[in-house]
Amino acid sequence: MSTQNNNNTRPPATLLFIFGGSGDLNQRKLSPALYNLFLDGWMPEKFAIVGLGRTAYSDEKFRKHLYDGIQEFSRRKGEQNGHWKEFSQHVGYLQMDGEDEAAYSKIADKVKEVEEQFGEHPNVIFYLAVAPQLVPDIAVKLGKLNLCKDTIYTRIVVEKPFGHDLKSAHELNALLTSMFAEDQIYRIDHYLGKETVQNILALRFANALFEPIWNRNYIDHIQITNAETVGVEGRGGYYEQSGALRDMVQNHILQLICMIAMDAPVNFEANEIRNKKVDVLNALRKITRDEVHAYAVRGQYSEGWMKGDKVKGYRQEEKVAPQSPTETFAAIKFYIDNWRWQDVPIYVRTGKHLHDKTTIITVQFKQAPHYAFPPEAAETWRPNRLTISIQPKTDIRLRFQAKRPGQTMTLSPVDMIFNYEDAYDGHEPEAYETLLLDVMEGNPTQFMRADQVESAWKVVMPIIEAWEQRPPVDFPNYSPGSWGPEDAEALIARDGRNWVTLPAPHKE
Ligand SMILES: NC(=O)C1=CN([C@@H]2O[C@H](COP(=O)(O)OP(=O)(O)OC[C@H]3O[C@@H](n4cnc5c(N)ncnc54)[C@H](OP(=O)(O)O)[C@@H]3O)[C@@H](O)[C@H]2O)C=CC1
Ligand SMILES: O=C1O[C@H](COP(=O)(O)O)[C@@H](O)[C@H](O)[C@H]1O
Repeated sequence: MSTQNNNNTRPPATLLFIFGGSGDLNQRKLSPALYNLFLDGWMPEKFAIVGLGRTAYSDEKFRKHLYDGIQEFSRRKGEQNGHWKEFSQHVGYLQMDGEDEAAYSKIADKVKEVEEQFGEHPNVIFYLAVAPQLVPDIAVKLGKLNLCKDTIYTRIVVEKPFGHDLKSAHELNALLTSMFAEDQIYRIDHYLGKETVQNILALRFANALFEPIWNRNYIDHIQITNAETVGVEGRGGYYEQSGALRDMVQNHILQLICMIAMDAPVNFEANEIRNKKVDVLNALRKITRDEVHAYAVRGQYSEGWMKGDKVKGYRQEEKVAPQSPTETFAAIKFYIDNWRWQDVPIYVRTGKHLHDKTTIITVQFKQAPHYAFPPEAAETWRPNRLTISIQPKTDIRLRFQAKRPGQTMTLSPVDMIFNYEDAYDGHEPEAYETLLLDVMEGNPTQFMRADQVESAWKVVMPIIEAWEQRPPVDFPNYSPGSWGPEDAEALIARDGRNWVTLPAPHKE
């Protein structure tokens, strides 16, 4: 698959300010993404990128810092025949404290300077890659700049987590929308930029095959496993305030559920897609605090071994309290109370230091209604299953029954596999490439609208509150390298089902 821009359309002239320019996200994800867009011919003809932060960097030192990030984290490294040199000429740094209102005049000056250099007014994008506590303050100060009132040219990108709970998310929305029009606000969830996630819409709505059976009449249950092998990796300060529910479920996992469960959009307009997704969020059953134990399981990793290496327990991680109640694992059974999905459970689990790095969505169909084959074939008679591997594997597998070659009617389950690597040449773009390009082009389809974020918080709030009310008594309760606590197995086993792990091809 080619990431090259072959159709010669580029976003309009752009000036991108990155608050948190000196931070991890910019070095690891944003700058590599911008450089890849540049290499592939997607950056605007005229663009400037300005990193902001309190750290004292010269332009040169800042570029070197980004270059190091590209060397370490990007899918394409280094100079690339002089392209880095060319790209880096578009990059600069402004040392400023985001809390110092007077310093914002530097931004206004920079806009004027770039405007003169470009000979036109560029789109001005403020990317807030800073800790969530800083976002309101920076947004208010930006909002006071005249240029932010320009709803056509100016946009603000807000990283996750968006708020800490429903109340703070609501307040942040109120604040942002008092400064900016909704169209100017891009609430980012990087899962929505993943190719394999975007492909769910293509799979479901560009094919006539699946939609007629995509409902409670044919689907037994759905499950999502989002497992990471990494621990909190020095992010203890952030993670202590977050935990798996806020870090992964409230945003990424609920968005995956939306993609899998939404109704067909009438068109591909941003608000149409968002409306269909918000319908799913609003229909997700709000369990009461007292019911939480029956629907949700939490876990925290102990010290142990991961593939031969000794790893710390969560409570021994930097900036983590010795008796921390923070969950590094969550498994939840959701229901969507609507016509399409009534009584179809959606099991999700996510966690750190698990057995494998994998995100897969499994759609388990019901057994065929009548079995007409010889009794001996019944043992291998399996219902159909569609497995969408989001990462790191990128494929879709449809399991169905086949007749095993031979003189007897013996059934065996086989997989029909669509694999990105085999189907397309080259690399797929990283999520941040896709989403940054969307922001520059002014396409908010894959970004969260205010009501979507709040609806998502409403779904997880009872669980958050119940867990805060009743601190865990058994933490740590799973070993690194496992699939999480035993209770997570019980959550699904109680319903006579089991978690699907890696979709290994069926070979008999
Ligand atoms: N890192 C990642 O992979 C991901 C991060 N995110 C989100 O991105 C955001 C940033 O995360 P991350 O980059 O990891 O965090 P870091 O701690 O690495 O970076 C924080 C940035 O904020 C800047 N900053 C802090 N205080 C001020 C201030 N008063 N004025 C101006 N700048 C300030 C720091 O710059 P300086 O110290 O120079 O002032 C630094 O550049 C968070 O919301 C996080 O949740 C989301 C997904 C993934
Ligand atoms: O947003 C986050 O996502 C990462 C996982 O992202 P992925 O693209 O590698 O699946 C997670 O590690 C992090 O804790 C969380 O903040």
